[in-house]
Amino acid sequence: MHIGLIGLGRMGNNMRARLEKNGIDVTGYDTNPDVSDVATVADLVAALPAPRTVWVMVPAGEITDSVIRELEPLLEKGDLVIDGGNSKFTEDFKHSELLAPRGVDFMDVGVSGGIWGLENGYGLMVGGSADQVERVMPVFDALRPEGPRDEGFVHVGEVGAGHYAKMVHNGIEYALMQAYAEGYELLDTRKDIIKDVTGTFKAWQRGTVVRSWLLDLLVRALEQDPEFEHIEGYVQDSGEGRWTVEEALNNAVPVPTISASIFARFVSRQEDSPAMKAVAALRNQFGGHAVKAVD
Ligand SMILES: NC(=O)c1ccc[n+]([C@@H]2O[C@H](COP(=O)([O-])OP(=O)(O)OC[C@H]3O[C@@H](n4cnc5c(N)ncnc54)[C@H](O)[C@@H]3O)[C@@H](O)[C@H]2O)c1
Ligand SMILES: O=C(O)[C@H](O)[C@@H](O)[C@H](O)[C@H](O)COP(=O)(O)O
Repeated sequence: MHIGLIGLGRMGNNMRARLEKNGIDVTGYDTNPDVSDVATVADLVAALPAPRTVWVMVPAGEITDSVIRELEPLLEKGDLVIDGGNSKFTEDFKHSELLAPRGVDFMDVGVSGGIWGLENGYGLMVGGSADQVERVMPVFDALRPEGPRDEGFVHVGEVGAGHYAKMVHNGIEYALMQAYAEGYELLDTRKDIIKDVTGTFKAWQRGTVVRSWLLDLLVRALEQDPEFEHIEGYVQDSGEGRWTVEEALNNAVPVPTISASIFARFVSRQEDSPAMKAVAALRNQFGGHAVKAVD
């Protein structure tokens, strides 16, 4: 099988390598000519056998949207566009409708595994028609981890379902990371009792209830920088956590832990908290309680 891949960054470049290693031919396009196989999107489309499969792996939002809009007039009936980026699931309905009049199919794939996917394989959550899923199964098999297919791949439902599943996956990811991080701070705060913080997490890697890949990665990070001296406590987010909470609100589903973890990231970006200034001021107003003055 031969597919096109647009976006050869941290994800796409490794995915190309894993696909090629597993027998899938890939023509890649990236705006960065150093990594691109062809000069334009049109060249990429021209290089592919019909029916064409083009996997888009660029930053979610405007860039993904512009790439799919650029592809639309170049493709033909029977071709397939796959969005493998972390797009909001509502974008999928829009893109599917954009391509449908030309008879071009659309599929959304939530991809997990980050920069480790080349080695470990990628967890895949797919939204789209059963016919197209079957047609591109060799691509999914090449990307997913070795082992039983249903432990690294799922056809979740129709268009949108793959990215919906990835959104929830990432909401869970936020909350799990936050729980490990809060545990880290508590252990680190009582170094008078806990003589080996890294060693404690390391020991949890086998046998315990809380062992996981995120725990393994935390141990790896602690071994590189035991006190996190070289990293600021400033955490970005690319949208998935917000969308998870948005969905929860729209459907009256309680997600207190996931919500707390996204708000913790917002707090991490504040030098000082306007809200806590207001709380301190109010305590002072009603009870005469002392405030800490700005130097
Ligand atoms: N990094 C991760 O851990 C991870 C994991 C799963 C999914 N994702 C998702 O995968 C997508 C790609 O992520 P990444 O980490 O590889 O990003 P990246 O920033 O490392 O790479 C993006 C690539 O897209 C290229 N690009 C930008 N605009 C383009 C355009 N108009 N046409 C062609 N190429 C263009 C860039 O030059 C770059 O090489 C994103 O949607 C991201 O959310 C990332
Ligand atoms: O499953 C994965 O491989 C990760 O979830 C991956 O998709 C990525 O690292 C997120 O984009 C980070 O998301 P935030 O920027 O929102 O933390």
